[in-house]
Amino acid sequence: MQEVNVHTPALTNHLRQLLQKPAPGVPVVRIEQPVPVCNLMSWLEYQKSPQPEKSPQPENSPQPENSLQPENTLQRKESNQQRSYWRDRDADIEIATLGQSWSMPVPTRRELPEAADRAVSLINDSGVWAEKARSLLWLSFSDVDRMVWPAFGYGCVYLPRIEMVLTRKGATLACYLLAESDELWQSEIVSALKQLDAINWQISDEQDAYQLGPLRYQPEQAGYNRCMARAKQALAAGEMQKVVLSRSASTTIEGTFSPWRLLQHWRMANPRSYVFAVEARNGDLFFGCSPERLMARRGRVIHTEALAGTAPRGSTREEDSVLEQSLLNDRKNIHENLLVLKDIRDRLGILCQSLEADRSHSVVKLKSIQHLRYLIRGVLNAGVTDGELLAALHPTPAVGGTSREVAMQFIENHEGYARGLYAGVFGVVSPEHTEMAVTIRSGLLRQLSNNLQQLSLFTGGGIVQGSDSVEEWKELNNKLATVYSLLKDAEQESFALS
Ligand SMILES: C=C(O[C@@H]1C=C(C(=O)O)C=C[C@H]1O)C(=O)O
Repeated sequence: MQEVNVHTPALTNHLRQLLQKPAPGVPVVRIEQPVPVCNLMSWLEYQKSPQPEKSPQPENSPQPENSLQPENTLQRKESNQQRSYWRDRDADIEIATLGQSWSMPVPTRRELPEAADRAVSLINDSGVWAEKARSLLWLSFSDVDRMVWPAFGYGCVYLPRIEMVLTRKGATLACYLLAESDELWQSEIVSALKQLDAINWQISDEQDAYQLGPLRYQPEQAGYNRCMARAKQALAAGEMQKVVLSRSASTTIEGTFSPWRLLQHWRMANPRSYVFAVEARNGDLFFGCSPERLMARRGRVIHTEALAGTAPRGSTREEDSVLEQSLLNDRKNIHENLLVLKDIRDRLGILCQSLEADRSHSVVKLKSIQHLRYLIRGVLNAGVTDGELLAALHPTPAVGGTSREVAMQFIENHEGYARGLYAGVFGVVSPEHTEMAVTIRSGLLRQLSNNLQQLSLFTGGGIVQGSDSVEEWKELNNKLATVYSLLKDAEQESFALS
C-alpha cells in the first residue's frame, strides 16, 4: 500500500472561507491547489466506483451473448462520482475527473451546437473566476436510438466536480462550483467539501489476476462478409463511395482486472495517442487509446487530419519499410484517404478564411499497424463555434463513410450491433482551447457480477470498391492486436504469479 502524500487543507480551507461569503454571481468558480505529482490513472483506479448491485444471477452464469443492449444491463446503484480521464496526443496535459458539477446531456445531434456553446459561455461568462476551467465532452457515433448505448445516451458535456491535472509544470487538484445564487453556492460548497473528503489517497499495488474467456465477434466473419458483399453492391451502384464496417470482439474476464492498468500499458505501447476513459452512472466504462484527432482549436486556428489507409508493421526494420513504401503507393488506400480529405476540406472550407492540407500523405506508425495521414490546418471565420465545428466534422468518413448520410444509414441497417461511443468523440472544450479525439481503438467494460466483467473491443476499416473481405477481416485483427496482446500477456503473468 502506498500513500500519495496529498493533504487538501489549502483547498478545504479555501472552500470553508468561501462558505462565509456571498455567491460571486458568476456561473462557475474553479479553485485549485498544487499537489505532489502522482499517477493519475492509479489515482482514479482507487477512487470509489459505482458498484453493481447484488447480481440476481449466480456468479458463473453464462454471459449475455455479446450484447450491448439494455435488457442485459444489470440493475446497479447509480453514482454521481463518475470518473473520467483524458490525455492529449502530445502529452501536454493529463486530466482525471471525479463527479460533475454541471452537465448537459446531448440527446441528439440537433442539440449538439447548443450544448457545446453553452459549456464555452459558462466559462467565458465567469471571467477570472474560472480562468483555467474546461469542460469535457463525449459523443456517440450515431444518435439513432438503436445505435446508442442506454447507459450513456448520445452525448454529454460536463464540468467536473473534482479535477486532478498534470502538466509539465506539475500537478494541481481543483474543484468546480456553480455560483450564480447564494443558495446554490452554499450547497455546492458543502457537496464539494464532502467529495474532497471522500477522496482516497491510498493507492495499493494490487495485481491483476484473471482469466479471459473466448473472443466472440459481432458480427462474426460470415456476417461481416455478407455485410461487405452488400456494401460492395451499394458501392458498385454508386449509392456511396466508401463505408467503414466494424465489429466488436468481446471476452469475459474472470478475477481481478483493472481497466486503468490496461489503459496505462496501452498508452505505453502507443505513446503518441489520445487516451480517454469515461464512466457511466451505472459503472460501465468506455476507454481507449486513439491515434486520431478530430480537431484541435487554439483561438481561431484549427488543426485536423485525414487518417485512413492501414498496413501492418513489419517485424524487422527492412520488412517495416517495405510495408511502409507499399502503403504509401497503394492506390486503394490512397483513394480511401483522399475521400476523407475531400470531405473534411469541403465541410471545413466554408467555416474557414483559409484552409490548407499537406501536399502529400505521410505515414503514422503505431505498435502493430501504420496509417496514411494528411494534416489539415486553417484559420476559422470570426464567430465559428465549437458546436458548429463538431457538427461539421463528426463523424468523418474515416469512421463513417461518404456520403455521410448514406454510409451511416448503411451502417445502422447492416452492421448488426450498437456502436455506441465507439467511433464517437471525446475531448475538452474551453473558450481558448478545444481538442477532441475520434474514439477508435476503444472498448467497453461492464461488470457482470462481483468477479466477472465483460470487455468488448471495437475495430473497423474503410471499404471501397476493390476491397477484399479476407484482407479487411485481417486488418480488423491487426487493429485489435496491440490491446489484445496486452490483455493476454497480463493474463499469462497472473498465472505465473499464482
Ligand atoms: C475505424 C477505425 O479506424 C479508422 C479506419 C482506418 C482505415 O480504414 O484504414 C484507419 C484509421 C481510422 O481512421 C478503427 O480502428 O476502428
